[in-house]
Amino acid sequence: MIKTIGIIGAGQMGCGIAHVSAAAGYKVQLYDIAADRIEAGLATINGNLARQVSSGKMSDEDRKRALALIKGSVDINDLSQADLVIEAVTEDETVKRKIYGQVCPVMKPDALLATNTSSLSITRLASATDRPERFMGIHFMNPVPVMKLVELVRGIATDEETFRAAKEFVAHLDKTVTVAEDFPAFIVNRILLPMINEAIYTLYEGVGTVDAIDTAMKLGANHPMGPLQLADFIGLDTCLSIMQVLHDGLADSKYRPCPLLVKYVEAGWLGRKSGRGFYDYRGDVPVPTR
Ligand SMILES: CC(=O)CC(=O)SCCNC(=O)CCNC(=O)[C@H](O)C(C)(C)COP(=O)(O)OP(=O)(O)OC[C@H]1O[C@@H](n2cnc3c(N)ncnc32)[C@H](O)[C@@H]1OP(=O)(O)O
Ligand SMILES: NC(=O)C1=CN([C@@H]2O[C@H](COP(=O)(O)OP(=O)(O)OC[C@H]3O[C@@H](n4cnc5c(N)ncnc54)[C@H](OP(=O)(O)O)[C@@H]3O)[C@@H](O)[C@H]2O)C=CC1
Repeated sequence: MIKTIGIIGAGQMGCGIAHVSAAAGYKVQLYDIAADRIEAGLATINGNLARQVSSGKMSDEDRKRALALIKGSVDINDLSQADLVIEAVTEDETVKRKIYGQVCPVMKPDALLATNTSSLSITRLASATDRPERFMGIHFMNPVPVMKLVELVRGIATDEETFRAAKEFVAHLDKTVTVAEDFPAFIVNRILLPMINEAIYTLYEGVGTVDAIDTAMKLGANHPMGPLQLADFIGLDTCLSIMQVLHDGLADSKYRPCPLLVKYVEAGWLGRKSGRGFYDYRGDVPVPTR
């Protein structure tokens, strides 16, 4: 029976997962290496819960109850009571493997471990844990409190009991499950990221400006955000990592990351989270950088 959720990484996804888990009544232990990340993360969660209160989706009592269920920590030993640990650190296989080496000895032997990876092989990540049969992908979408979908991905060793528990957990969050096989970037990102990468090529080749490309896709294809705005929202480092996984994993040149995406990441222009990407967010309104 899952009662306590451990979350590794207090970035945008870790905080979103903490938010929806606590709102559904789970106890949440949110871990990050940096204390300021935890502090900022808890403030973001509170802000997003407050938005749900002001739009009438949640009572203020429930906001307070949810917030009280979340404990932040920079000590990995605090994950020892979790029944399910969800890893949501940077999309980098080396970083994730290192974390599994640290968290597995701390976890209860029968606890489940999941990754929120956007693209990496679940089977390969599982091999860096002491519990491949109790390891799988639980892939939330951003922003977690709003998006209804969660992709579930089994590795070669994931057992049925783990899959069933993950499905029940997601249903309890009032989200819809889709099952994807363990192929690079699964379903959503296999389709979405090449579209975003193509939008960046469209910018790189001078076919349109940032504003023209985003307006075209918002008004011409009814997308809620333009592809460059969405890239900034996801994080350009994450977008690049996903394209690299697609390119390496499927060995097809159609997945070649756009050199302009590489350049933005090399500049540290990672999108909304770093204050600048295809838009500059440092003023009152976002301003296109091209
Ligand atoms: C990379 C991966 O591995 C996979 C992925 O996640 S790919 C990315 C998938 N996500 C998308 O494609 C998102 C596309 N964008 C959208 O759907 C919409 O623009 C959006 C839902 C994000 C915002 O919608 P909007 O109508 O412009 O904004 P707005 O009216 O201000 O907000 C609608 C609701 O979203 C919530 N919201 C908006 N941004 C939010 C955020 N960053 N965090 C939490 N909640 C947020 C608001 O609280 C609001 O709910 P309330 O009415 O209860 O307050
Ligand atoms: N962004 C998106 O739209 C989506 C992302 N994902 C996936 O979710 C995961 C997280 O992405 P996202 O939240 O956007 O990324 P962020 O960059 O917002 O957050 C990552 C967090 O992990 C922390 N971190 C890095 N290394 C460690 C470590 N060794 N121990 C503990 N914490 C660590 C980072 O801290 P610091 O900054 O100090 O390094 C940061 O707080 C990735 O796997 C990504 O692919 C899945 C769905 C959607």
